[in-house]
Amino acid sequence: MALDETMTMTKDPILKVEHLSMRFGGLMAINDFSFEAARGDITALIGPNGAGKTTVFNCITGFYKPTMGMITMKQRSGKEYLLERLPDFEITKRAKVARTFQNIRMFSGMTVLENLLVAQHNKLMQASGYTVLGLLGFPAYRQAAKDAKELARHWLEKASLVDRADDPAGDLPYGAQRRLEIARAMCTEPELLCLDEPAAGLNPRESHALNELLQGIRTETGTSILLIEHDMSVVMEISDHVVVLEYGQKISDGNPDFVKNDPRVIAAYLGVEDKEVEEVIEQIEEIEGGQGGTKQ
Ligand SMILES: Nc1ncnc2c1ncn2[C@@H]1O[C@H](COP(=O)(O)OP(=O)(O)OP(=O)(O)O)[C@@H](O)[C@H]1O
Repeated sequence: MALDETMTMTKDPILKVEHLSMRFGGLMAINDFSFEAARGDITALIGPNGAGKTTVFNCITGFYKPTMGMITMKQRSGKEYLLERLPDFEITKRAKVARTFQNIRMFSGMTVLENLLVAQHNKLMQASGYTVLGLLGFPAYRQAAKDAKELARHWLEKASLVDRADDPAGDLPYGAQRRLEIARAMCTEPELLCLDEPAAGLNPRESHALNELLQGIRTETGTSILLIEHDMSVVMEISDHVVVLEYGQKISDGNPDFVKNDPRVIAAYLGVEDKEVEEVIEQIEEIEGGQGGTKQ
């Protein structure tokens, strides 16, 4: 495994995945996988089809309980949560991890604005004291409802969806639906936003709008982003840190330049057989005069 030691390990990690393993019957989909995502960074998890990326996401967001390993989420306040021990709704609500899915999931019959308000349901229920006080106009609830609308309006603007606020979400073009999903996740005010293939199916213009939205989220809110992505132009343009999985194991970890020049990554993406990897590495190293990093 190649590790870019220039990636500063002194950065404050928001997420630490340690020795994660996930077995499905006879298949070890993830095998002793560890990585850290730094606070405020955009971290990309990449790898060939079937490498285990979505499985890692599902373990982080509580859809799967890992066979082994520890996943620690450290909030800005210093409070730590062991995600593998929390049910998925607590991961969103308490640990403040939000996610989107490979296949867009939203309330397509509801308007765009309603989708953003529904995302804030937890907060509104809490303000109503989980009683009818909300319906009776309890002041705390009225304030929470006002704040929810403001937050929704904020993310409508950021996602360039203001003009479509009253349209059914299902009527939006594909790229706008992707942005709506992200806006909806941001309405839960996460500290860590996990995006499963946000650029899938987007045309170059939509891809550009997505990049701008994600970079805006990072710079304006400081939210850390973890994304799975196949579109290398998106990964290389916006990521601070890239982790590469192959057959459930980490094969490279570093900044985008380091990873894209890592012979093992090149070999994995070219679909070279395992036994040929070392040969390919030697050949590429000869051509490029060797690569930085540490082989383990
Ligand atoms: N619920 C499950 N039951 C059994 N096997 C599973 C399950 N989920 C994933 N797998 C298997 O685990 C391996 C990793 O799958 P995963 O979907 O995590 O890969 P991926 O890197 O996200 O792939 P892709 O890029 O194609 O989405 C695959 O061999 C897959 O068939």
